[in-house]
Amino acid sequence: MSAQYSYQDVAEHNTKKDLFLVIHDKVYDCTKFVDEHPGGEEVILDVAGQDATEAFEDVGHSDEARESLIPLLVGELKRQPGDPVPKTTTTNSPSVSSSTTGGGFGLYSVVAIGGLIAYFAYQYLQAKEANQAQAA
Ligand code: HEM
Repeated sequence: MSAQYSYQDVAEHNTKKDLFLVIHDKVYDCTKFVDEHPGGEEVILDVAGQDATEAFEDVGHSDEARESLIPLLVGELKRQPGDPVPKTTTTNSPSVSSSTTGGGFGLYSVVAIGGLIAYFAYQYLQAKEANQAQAA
């Protein structure tokens, strides 16, 4: 029962009493949710009837927030040429810096890469020397 909506269809539902929005090309009916939104109703009303992917992702919503989208789903967006496209297509939340996980890995990779460079430099010099010996 996956209904298809054009961007125009979604744009018609742009009031607090009838509110659709698009996130990652899925259409959500947020009419009931707008009052419950922990981030306030203003921000939802700002993107009513529009593609809210960028706004949604910029906030870095939790997995719980993503799950609360599921019951609101009403269909899919059928994008047509000329329709607005969200700037962000990432679904990942900002990655946690590896330095917070101990910092050992960073050092390890520097040593490993340094070792590789030294190895190839050595091979290169050996080959060059062999060439020179041959030429002489
Ligand atoms: C139907 C779509 C949305 C759902 C289900 C949703 C859900 C949630 C939930 C559960 C939270 C609590 C914090 C968390 O768990 O991440 C939250 C916070 C928030 N949301 Fe949304 N949200 C939606 C759309 C939006 C949009 C379009 C914006 C636009 C900017 C927005 C802005 C915010 C802000 C500013 C907060 C507060 C963050 C904080 O106080 O740390 N949300 N939202």
